[in-house]
Amino acid sequence: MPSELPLPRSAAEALDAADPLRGFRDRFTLPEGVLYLDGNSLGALPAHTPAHISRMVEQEWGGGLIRSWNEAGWYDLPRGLGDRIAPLVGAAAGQTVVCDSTSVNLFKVLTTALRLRPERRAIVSELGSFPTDLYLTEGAAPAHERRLISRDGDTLRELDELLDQDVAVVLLSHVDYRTGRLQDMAAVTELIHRHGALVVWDLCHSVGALPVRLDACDADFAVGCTYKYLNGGPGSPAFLYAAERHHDRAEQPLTGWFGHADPFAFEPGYRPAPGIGRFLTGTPPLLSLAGLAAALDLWQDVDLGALRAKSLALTSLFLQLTEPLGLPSLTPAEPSERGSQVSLRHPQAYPVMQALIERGLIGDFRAPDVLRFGFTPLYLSHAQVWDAAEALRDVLATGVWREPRFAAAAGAVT
Ligand SMILES: Cc1ncc(COP(=O)(O)O)c(C=O)c1O
Ligand SMILES: Nc1c(O)cccc1C(=O)C[C@H](N)C(=O)O
Repeated sequence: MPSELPLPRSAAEALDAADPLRGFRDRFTLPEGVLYLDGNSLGALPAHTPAHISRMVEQEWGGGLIRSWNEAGWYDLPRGLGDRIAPLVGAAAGQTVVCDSTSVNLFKVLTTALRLRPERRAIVSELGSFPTDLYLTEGAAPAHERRLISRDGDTLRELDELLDQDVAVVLLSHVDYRTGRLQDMAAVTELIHRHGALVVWDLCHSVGALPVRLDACDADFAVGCTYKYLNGGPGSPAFLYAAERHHDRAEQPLTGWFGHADPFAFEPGYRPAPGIGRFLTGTPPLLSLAGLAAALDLWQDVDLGALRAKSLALTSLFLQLTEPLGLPSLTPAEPSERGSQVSLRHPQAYPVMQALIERGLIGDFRAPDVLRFGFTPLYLSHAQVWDAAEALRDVLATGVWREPRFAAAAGAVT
């Protein structure tokens, strides 16, 4: 085990001095002494969010009461916030809504897509993708044949082999939650379309981590979380994208009154709203939407090109600094093939991560042997990346992780 890192901390500090995004850190509230490398699981708290939520609670709920549905714009918020996320995912207005969880939205778009290809009886997804995606292909397509591509293989070649006249829908993660591998959205979408199938993209680990180009890539449907890189707050509602060309024929299965063409007519039968509104289902969680609205105020000021450049600088620096530690990396070495995380393997990853957390470096453990570190360009500095690499070097060099208090606790959230 090396006794020091291959670069001095001053090299990282020099990169910070030239960082165009460095001012964003002050717009977050983060505890002193914590190196937070888990923003890919739960984003940090924007400093103005508590005041924004308090104002909404006191003025709009407390003062406005039921009138706020109209006067404070509550009713339009799912569409309005969708249009504010749209530039982050490369979507023109009117194709994105904020509602429900990513899992629920996956069910809606998978079922919609399957109904657009009724004669086809197979669905393709990825082995090792985030489990909810796999579970929902079972739930949405119980009678379809399920075909799987591998996580780390040549996606275009594997898809080319699996796609035929029978495949209705392909569900893929833009960035893999475990390895951080980034798919080529344009090439993959084009291949899927060439075979007559539709694509659903899971953007949970790419939105807010890198520029996404849904319209330019001709994507059909997409979903994503807002509580990770977007910093909307724990459990903040997800978003759903449906390309405009599918709206008129889209039959989503959760036909609640918020997706009705005229909800306050209280008609007995369902008539879908025109456009993206038909993907809504029930009353939105306004308090959670307030947290997301505050976070999106901050995103208005972010240059996505600078975000991507810094993200790659941070992940490249961490890979370079930790390379001498000898832990195999699951994350592609080629920058253009990675999202904004680094995943390193260690046979005792759970106690190693617990020891790191005790030292103030918060990352996460993913079974069976992955130390996962998320790099959020808005609130992480290069010097902190150096500190994180040093913490990892030290925990491994001292073997402190072997102490019994770091052993796995059954059932813990990781
Ligand atoms: C890739 C991916 N898809 C879906 C989800 C699930 O989202 P939710 O639990 O918000 O439905 C997550 C994270 O939880 C995820 O990482
Ligand atoms: N949504 C989560 C939760 O409710 C508890 C713990 C973790 C999460 C996550 O988001 C995990 C995350 N999707 C992942 O990539 O592992």
